[in-house]
Amino acid sequence: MSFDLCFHDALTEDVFFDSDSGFTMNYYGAKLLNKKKVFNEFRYNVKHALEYIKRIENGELVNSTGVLEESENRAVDHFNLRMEEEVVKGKSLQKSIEVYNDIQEKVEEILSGKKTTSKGLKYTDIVFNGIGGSFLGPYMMIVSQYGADFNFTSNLPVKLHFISNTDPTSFALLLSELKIETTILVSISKSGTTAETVGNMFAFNKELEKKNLEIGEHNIGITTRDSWLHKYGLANKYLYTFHVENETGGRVSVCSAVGMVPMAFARINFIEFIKGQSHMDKLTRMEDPEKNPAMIVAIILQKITLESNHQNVVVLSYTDFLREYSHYLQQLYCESLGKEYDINGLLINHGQTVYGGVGTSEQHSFIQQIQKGIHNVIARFIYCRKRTTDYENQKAGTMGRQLLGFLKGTESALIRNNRPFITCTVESNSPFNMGMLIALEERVVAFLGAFRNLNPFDQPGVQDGKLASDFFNKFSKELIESIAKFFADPKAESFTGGANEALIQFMKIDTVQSSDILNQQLIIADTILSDIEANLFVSYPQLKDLISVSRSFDNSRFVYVIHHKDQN
Ligand SMILES: O=P(O)(O)OC[C@H]1O[C@H](O)[C@H](O)[C@@H](O)[C@@H]1O
Repeated sequence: MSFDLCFHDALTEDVFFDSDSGFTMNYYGAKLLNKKKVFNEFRYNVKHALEYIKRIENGELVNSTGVLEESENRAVDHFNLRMEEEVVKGKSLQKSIEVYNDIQEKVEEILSGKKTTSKGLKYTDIVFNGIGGSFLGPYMMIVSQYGADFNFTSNLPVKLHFISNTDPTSFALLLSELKIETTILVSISKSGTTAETVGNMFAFNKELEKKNLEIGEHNIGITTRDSWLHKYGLANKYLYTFHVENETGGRVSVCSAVGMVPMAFARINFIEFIKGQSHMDKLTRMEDPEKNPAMIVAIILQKITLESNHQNVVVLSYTDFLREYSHYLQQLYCESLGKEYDINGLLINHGQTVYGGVGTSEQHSFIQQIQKGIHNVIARFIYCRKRTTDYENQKAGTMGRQLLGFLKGTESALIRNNRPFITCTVESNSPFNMGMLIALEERVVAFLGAFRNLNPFDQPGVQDGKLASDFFNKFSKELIESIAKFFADPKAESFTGGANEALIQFMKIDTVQSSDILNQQLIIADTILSDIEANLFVSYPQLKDLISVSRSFDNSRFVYVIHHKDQN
């Protein structure tokens, strides 16, 4: 296909436009040479996917699979939370706005200084503590409105911070940046038990205790009713605990209290955001696939994935304000579509990888591979049509036009190199348009779940990782206790050996017969011995006054020497 012909077809046919919002989607780069034929091929899929959405929006228990022990058996409510009609009792756009108004009122009392600490101090810092869906949406929204330096640019009466990992170095840095006496930690966890989030909350609360501060007046929780976090918050008199519904999946929870509270603190217009979602949901209920932007994207992704195994989606936003958008979509797509089994329990090992960043920056990294390397990617571009400012630029006239030139140049190069892409253009990065963009992708993912006969609403693999780290934590604690017990005796003999000898010596484990469990225990023992050697004084209060440790590499394995301190 020649370059000109493609553009000619494109501008007459392959464009979706919503005149109410100005949202435009060009899919001339997706090479649907005979669109009518393709849409016709998909007519049963389209029907099935739309019925699936109806079942979801009617509150049916769609989050279930044939693998019974993995099945969550619950309804999925994020579309209902912004639906004008109240199809499922208690869930509608109006109800969500009421919930938000209550949250906003409480948050404004904190921001305005009406609500202070018991010592009469005004709160100065808000730390959002959450991971996965309890982080990505709120963070993306705040960056989308104020940029990455939001504390310098937003002009809010408080500083906003995020912790979303269990990293002691960044935690220390965070503590050094704020005055804990006037800080509120907002712990966001739908389940209320996520190890990273709960661990960070405990660490923060210990710091409060060290300063004799009341835990309650420095904490807010966002979680499901009756979760562990809810009960802990009640017992410790947290300022507030706001609720997420059990039916709201973590990765789509930005339309619930998970997004409401951070947006209220950031004074971002949540109501406009959720109305944007609601508007896109309306567009993506359209039965005619040509009038349904999510169906167009889903059909293109499905067709390209099936026909040429393009399993990767690369998302490039041509505005720095959307730098977190690809991370957000990464969780949405990968957790939803990365599945071992289909809905009937049949092994499929399926997935759709998403990664990306901002254009033009990423044009200087992985775009080379996309243009010239393996044919395994469909590109998704996002562009904001209106600028609020601009600067003169020699090459393109202005800086803004240069950015546009780079987007269009990359599109043309992809066409020349026969690489598929879709471009979505919004008028601006307003909360309404952000809501539209997110809702579009949530619908695409649900349609793809229907096309691919898999449940896009569960995440059993993440559970595997959680269980494995629970095993690691439990066994390593036992090992450390045994080492402490062994060296509690000042006459204890020195230890020399690797993981194998450590299991025999300290855990009395018979290491002769190899097994999966033994292999895991060996890996844990080596990891922990290495960690003790590296961090004895930082992370092992129970060992630091008892032992000294050294490590060497001998015969393809690490060997550790542990002495009692008194025997050095
Ligand atoms: O909100 P939480 O219960 O703490 O969960 C946080 C995250 O945990 C896991 O990674 C789940 O797979 C995600 O979907 C979820 O968003």
